[in-house]
Amino acid sequence: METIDDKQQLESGYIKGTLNRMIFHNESEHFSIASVRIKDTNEPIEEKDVVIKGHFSPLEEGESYLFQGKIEQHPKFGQQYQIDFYRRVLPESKDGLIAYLSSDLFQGIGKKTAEKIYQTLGNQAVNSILNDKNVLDNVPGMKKEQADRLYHALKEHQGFEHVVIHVSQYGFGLKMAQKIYEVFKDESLSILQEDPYQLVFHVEGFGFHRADEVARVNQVPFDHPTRIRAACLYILQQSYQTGHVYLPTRDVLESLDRLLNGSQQGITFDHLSQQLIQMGEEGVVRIETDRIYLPSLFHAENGFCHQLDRITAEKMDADYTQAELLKIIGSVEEEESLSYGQDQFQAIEKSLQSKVMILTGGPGTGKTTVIKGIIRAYAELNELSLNPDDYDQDEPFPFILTAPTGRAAKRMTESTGLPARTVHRLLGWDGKNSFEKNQNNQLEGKVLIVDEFSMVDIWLANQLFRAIPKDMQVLVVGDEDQLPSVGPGQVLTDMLGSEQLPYVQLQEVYRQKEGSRIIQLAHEIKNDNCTSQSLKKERDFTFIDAKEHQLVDVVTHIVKRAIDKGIEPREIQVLAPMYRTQVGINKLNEEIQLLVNPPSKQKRDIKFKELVYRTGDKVIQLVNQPEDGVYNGDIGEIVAIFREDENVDQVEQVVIDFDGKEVVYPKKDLTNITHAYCTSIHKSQGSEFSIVILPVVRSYRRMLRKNLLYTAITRSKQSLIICGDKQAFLEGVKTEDTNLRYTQLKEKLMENNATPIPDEEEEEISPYDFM
Ligand SMILES: Nc1ncnc2c1ncn2[C@@H]1O[C@H](COP(=O)(O)OP(=O)(O)OP(=O)(O)O)[C@@H](O)[C@H]1O
Repeated sequence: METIDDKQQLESGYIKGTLNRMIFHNESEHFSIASVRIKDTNEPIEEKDVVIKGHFSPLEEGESYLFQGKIEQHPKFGQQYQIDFYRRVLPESKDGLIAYLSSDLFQGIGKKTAEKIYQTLGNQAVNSILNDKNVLDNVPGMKKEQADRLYHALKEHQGFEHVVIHVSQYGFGLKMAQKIYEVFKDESLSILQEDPYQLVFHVEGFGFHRADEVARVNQVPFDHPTRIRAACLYILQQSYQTGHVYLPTRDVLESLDRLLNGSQQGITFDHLSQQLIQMGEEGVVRIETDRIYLPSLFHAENGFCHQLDRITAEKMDADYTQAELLKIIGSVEEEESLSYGQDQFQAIEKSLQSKVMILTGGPGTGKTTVIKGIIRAYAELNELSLNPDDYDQDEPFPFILTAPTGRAAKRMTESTGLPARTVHRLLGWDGKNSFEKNQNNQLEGKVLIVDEFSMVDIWLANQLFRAIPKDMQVLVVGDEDQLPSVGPGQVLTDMLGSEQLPYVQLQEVYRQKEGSRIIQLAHEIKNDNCTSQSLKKERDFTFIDAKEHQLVDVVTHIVKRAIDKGIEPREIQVLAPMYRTQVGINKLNEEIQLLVNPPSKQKRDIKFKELVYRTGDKVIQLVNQPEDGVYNGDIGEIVAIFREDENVDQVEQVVIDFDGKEVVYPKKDLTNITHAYCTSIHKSQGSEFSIVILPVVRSYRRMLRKNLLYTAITRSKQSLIICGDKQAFLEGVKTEDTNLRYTQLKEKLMENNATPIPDEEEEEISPYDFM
């Protein structure tokens, strides 16, 4: 009873056999290992039994299956079969089929009925029923109820395998088949055939273009409503990845037209608009005048305005007199042995009197000094101890210090001597879609200080502010000249632009007095007066002229020299704006690795995709992994590599040390990291390094912008080396970032007219629904 599918399968390598036993199954990864007794194979396997492994659900012992894949040699366990397709082998003879249908698997079907089914539907009976249950109407004497029960039992029994067979026609692997089946079960195939666009909404990793391909095969009409919806979702998702919170209706319609209407097909603007309106009515998107939002972003933007309103509407508990403030700030100055500048003094004073205040300033203007001053002054005014050990669960420590990245939080701890955490950790993010802290379970404490706020996107801002109790004082600290957040919005810029909240901009540079060219250069860039004079060599700054073809050599040699001088590799950071050019991040990483951590007999390595990871390599985390306490942008070092036969999980593993915390990565999770000898400037936000090496050449021109270069150079603490083309640098720092972000936050704050969000609705939308 071979089907066309079988013939196709059998042209390549296959094993037919009976399952002896399941050896291992990992639920979340859909990964299994099993032992199979071979009945028939065209593979060069001598043994009677073979171990198979791959992405499949637990199979039934004693049942027959067809597997397709390839032989692999495991260093410890020997020969194994890595499968990329399998299906149950249906009984192949009349007797086998009758025995199968009349078995205990199918209640209410006796031998006689099974025979009738065979007589009516032939040896393709099972496939025919699964394709269309109405064929059972032709079986004489078959009752409707009986037919229904048989159909459902068969589906349950065969469903997944049936889906796998058909899904493989579209070129998807087992893992995608499993994901589709998990969501749609029995309906998987009919949905793929009739409305594959639904997968875009419900199956992670299934994009619009893939759905379009499946739809073309199945001749789904080009103006199918779900196609328009999926395209709209796709366009909005693409837009938030470039920082937009919403898109103007016209932009959405034009993008839809481009995406859906290829060269000839004609879905009219009118039809598209009708669909958009309907999506708005159903809440699939949110429409606000001429703006179209993903629901989660709509909730975040409006929700954040309401949260700010809620917190600022509450009157302050304490009302300090001017004399009291003067006295206390004066005594803090004495304790700290410094005299605050006028704007610093004002910042401390204003912050103590405000529910929410914004403090901004470039490097070395004293933001950290002011934070420390506020904490001390607040503690003295309220007679609070600054020793966290004096507090417990009933009376928690009154100061909450937080920042969006692990490194920035660590710096806060170092500079204040007080505990600080990342915002995600503070809010108890579960790594998927929920936060332990929210409006029903708010933060406990009296003063919240959030540093590096320019990096906070609108989702996280809303989530954080929901968790702030109304009587807490909030200080938002950031540098508005840095790059905006990677995620959607420009919350700090919009809050400042609205002029609705008290803020102090620190102008005077203090660190400059210690003779820092880096800080001066930063301020010259900020104030648009950077010239070739600004690039003259000084103690902490060098510009090395280098042509494009010399650049990789020059950069690697500077790194090598620094290491030879005894500087820790993790304190030397090369920053570049692009990945894939001849002088891009990938190439620089490759060359620097070769120079500072070359292959050696003493060091193990592991190949993953195009990269080789080696013990001693400096690596960067690319995603948040809260279950292990590592976050996007954290930098670590590979301290060990284990082979499959050296650990209980029997997979290759890499151990990475992040500032004393060791995290184990099974090989497949190496997608979460990359080399970090050179990182992107975007990824370096929130971090500082002793030495920054910044290549700047003409071929980066598309990326060279004032805020990008400003962010890069302000990452260096002791020494900055720029190499490349002076003219490209000077042009770059004069080029404003014109990549406008669509956000309505500033206007909503100014006009105080954010759309109300019912509490229960807000609960339903996870900020990470669409990430
Ligand atoms: N009023 C002051 N008098 C003397 N020194 C000061 C004063 N304010 C700040 N400084 C010193 O200037 C240096 C920079 O200050 P601080 O670290 O607070 O700035 P920052 O804005 O946080 O800088 P960055 O953003 O670069 O970390 C520190 O060494 C600090 O002690």
